[in-house]
Amino acid sequence: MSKKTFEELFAELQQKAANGDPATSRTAELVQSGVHTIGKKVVEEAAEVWMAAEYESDDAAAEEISQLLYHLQVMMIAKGISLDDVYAHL
Ligand SMILES: N=c1c2ncn([C@@H]3O[C@H](COP(=O)(O)OP(=O)(O)OP(=O)(O)O)[C@@H](O)[C@H]3O)c2ncn1[C@@H]1O[C@H](COP(=O)(O)O)[C@@H](O)[C@H]1O
Repeated sequence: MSKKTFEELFAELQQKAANGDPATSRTAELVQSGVHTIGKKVVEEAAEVWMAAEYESDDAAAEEISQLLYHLQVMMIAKGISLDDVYAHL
């Protein structure tokens, strides 16, 4: 299992969005597709978090939560929203 922090993933995804090949990087592909496509993935993953939390194991829920966090970060990058922009509201 790979381990990285929220901040480390965000830095990696910024690099992928800037320099990644959409043919090999899911992040570059999603950012190129745009906010509408990313938004649909955010909603899909949010629903999967809910279903897993209610009906599946904690490990399955954690995996779905990681996928939601990934797609939220991709949305932030597509919109040019920084971690500090979000942290300012926490
Ligand atoms: N953490 C993630 C991550 N979480 C989720 N996903 C993507 O989200 C998908 C999970 O959603 P689904 O189960 O809905 O998959 P799916 O139905 O096949 O997706 P669709 O193509 O149908 O939209 C995975 O198949 C990945 O494509 C991720 N893709 C990449 N990362 C990390 O992001 C970094 C950069 O990745 P690349 O941009 O691909 O190089 C690496 O560290 C990766 O580990």
